[in-house]
Amino acid sequence: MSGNEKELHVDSVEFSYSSMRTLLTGGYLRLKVGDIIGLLGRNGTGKSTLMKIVFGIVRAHYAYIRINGKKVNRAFETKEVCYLPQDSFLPTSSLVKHMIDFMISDETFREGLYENEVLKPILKNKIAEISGGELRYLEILLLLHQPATFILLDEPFTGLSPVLKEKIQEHIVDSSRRKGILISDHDYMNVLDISNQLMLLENGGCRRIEKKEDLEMFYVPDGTFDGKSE
Ligand SMILES: Nc1ncnc2c1ncn2[C@@H]1O[C@H](COP(=O)(O)OP(=O)(O)OP(=O)(O)O)[C@@H](O)[C@H]1O
Repeated sequence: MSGNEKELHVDSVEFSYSSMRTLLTGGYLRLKVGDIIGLLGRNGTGKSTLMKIVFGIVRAHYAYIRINGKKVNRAFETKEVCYLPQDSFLPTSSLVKHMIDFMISDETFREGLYENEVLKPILKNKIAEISGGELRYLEILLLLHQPATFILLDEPFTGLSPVLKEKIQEHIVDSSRRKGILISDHDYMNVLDISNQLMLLENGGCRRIEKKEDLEMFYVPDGTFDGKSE
């Protein structure tokens, strides 16, 4: 199967945490190479939970998940999907360089990260010693350089300065030539800047948003995009 035909298809996701009302009732998603899908929704609507279900670390009561046409139960086992959780996942006592060596098997990518202008000065630092923004930047680059085709990014821009935010946006757009990327972020403008599709999670289901102005009907205050259409 060529890269461009690969697809992550998620449908009919039903889920509730034991203590609460039904959270997801029919979550839906279709992610292909070239897609950058912005997943928006109010706090607590279940965006992180949906990503965890898709990745396979939270088990849904029901979920139809297919990767490249094959039904899967735990997507992470296929190595076709990577997931950036909201909280840091790197061991704090490891050196930045060791993490690059451990996670990146492609030599060209590894050399590229050694020479990266943000990472080069901190290669010999421990993860515990770098700033929150540098850590987020490192984690995202490590994931974008994985061979997996589908990348799920939960709050990638948290803690990033405007400069690092812009660099990450460029890396995401560049990676989308070879990958399909799903992004959720509280600052929807960061997501709108680079997404080529938008999904809104509300009332347990995913609503496709055709153009950002339609978000004013469901998600952002009226007039948010007045005078801002390109
Ligand atoms: N492990 C858990 N056990 C019980 N309830 C949980 C658990 N994780 C999340 N929840 C609840 O499920 C709901 C959805 O949480 P989730 O983090 O998926 O939402 P979200 O849309 O990503 O929110 P936010 O935008 O605030 O990050 C929230 O009400 C949250 O409190």
